[in-house]
Amino acid sequence: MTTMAQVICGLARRWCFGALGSPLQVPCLQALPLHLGRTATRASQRDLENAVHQVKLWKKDPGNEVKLKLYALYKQATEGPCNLPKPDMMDLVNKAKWDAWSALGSLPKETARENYVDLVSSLSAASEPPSPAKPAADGEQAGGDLVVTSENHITTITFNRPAKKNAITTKMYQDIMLALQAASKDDSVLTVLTGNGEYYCSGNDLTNFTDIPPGGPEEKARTNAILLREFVDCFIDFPKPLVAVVNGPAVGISVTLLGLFDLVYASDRATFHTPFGPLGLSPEGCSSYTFPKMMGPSKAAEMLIFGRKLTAQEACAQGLVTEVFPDSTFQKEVWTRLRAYTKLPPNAVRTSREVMRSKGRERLHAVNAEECGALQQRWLSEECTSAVVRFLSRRGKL
Ligand SMILES: CCCCC/C=C/C(=O)SCCNC(=O)CCNC(=O)[C@H](O)C(C)(C)COP(=O)(O)OP(=O)(O)OC[C@H]1O[C@@H](n2cnc3c(N)ncnc32)[C@H](O)[C@@H]1OP(=O)(O)O
Repeated sequence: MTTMAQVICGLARRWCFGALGSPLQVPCLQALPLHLGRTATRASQRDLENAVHQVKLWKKDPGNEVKLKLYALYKQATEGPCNLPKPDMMDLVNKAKWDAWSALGSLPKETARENYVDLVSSLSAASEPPSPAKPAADGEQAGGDLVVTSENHITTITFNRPAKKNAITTKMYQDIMLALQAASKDDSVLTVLTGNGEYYCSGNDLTNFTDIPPGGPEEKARTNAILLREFVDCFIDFPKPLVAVVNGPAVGISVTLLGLFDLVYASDRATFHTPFGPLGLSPEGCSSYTFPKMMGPSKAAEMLIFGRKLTAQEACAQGLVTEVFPDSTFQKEVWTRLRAYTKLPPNAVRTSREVMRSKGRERLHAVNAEECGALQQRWLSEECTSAVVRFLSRRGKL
């Protein structure tokens, strides 16, 4: 019997999106004949199993909402109503799963089974057989704003908003956290962040600031600070080697976070820019600590206070980048190297990393908390508000 944990883990692999993943391995299901076009009005157990198999063939990530719906219906169909204790609110994935399942109340098992099969049937019509995910060309929007693939023991999280230079939306912060949580438990040895298209990432999506809740800007600044702190904490605590494949220019938080990565490979087209001064902001991603440590206080000040943009070669000379590759051979050389690294004994890799990281972790959490506190104030400042308004109005967004 296939458990839902296995199904979800299968989804995570197939859709390349680990948000609802589980630490369990998925043994490949036997090839099952498909009965999705069933004629009977009630779905049988066999129909359910076939639908589960069909889901594993989906190429496109149907999004968290659908995945949660499928999870909930499957649990209801196989176990009945949810009677598990409510997970802690910080346990994002399990809380979302629990909420979805509990919302089905006392829906009968047979109805849940039927709903699951119908939902898969309607969504399958639009999906194609699987093929290895590869970054889409600029302008294409394959797989949503974030694409997560897991292949050859490498989990890759790709910023996929090329038309917006891969700026990070609020939802993307949340999805990246979920993807990291899943990657920490999957069978990958390395976790890679990269960008689709011309840019690696243009940092925080500045339109995030326009969505003011009923509690006003103070409330917005408070929730942003919480989100940012949780987001950066996920990188501090991530248990496996983190690799940035910087395919093009990087801005803001996509640069500051690099101080928490183990390897940063950059194309010679990449640049590294933290325009906090012009934006009326202050550093985040623990860069106020990692950058001076890595490049010395004055070079760090030039970047973080005065917003000097570095070329890839300069960033490499400062220790922010591990190695720079010609853009024409960048992808080939980097991925060949990463695949070779996955052949190393995984436990030795993890142990070495842990002994290198464990000493500084507590300090990083304290730095993260301090930076988020400072930013919460900055976001409410006139300097920051005017800078965001300038950016948005220049682009006709106000
Ligand atoms: C809650 C967590 C908070 C975390 C704190 C994080 C802080 C940071 O990350 S600070 C850094 C924020 N980022 C920026 O300041 C960059 C802003 N963008 C730019 O300066 C430029 O867009 C560019 C240099 C990245 C690219 O310039 P250019 O080649 O001229 O392209 P366009 O400006 O025309 O951009 C195309 C398209 O993309 C939109 N866009 C680009 N970056 C962002 C962004 N960060 N936020 C929102 N939108 C962005 C731009 O508006 C254009 O959109 P359309 O006009 O609709 O085509």
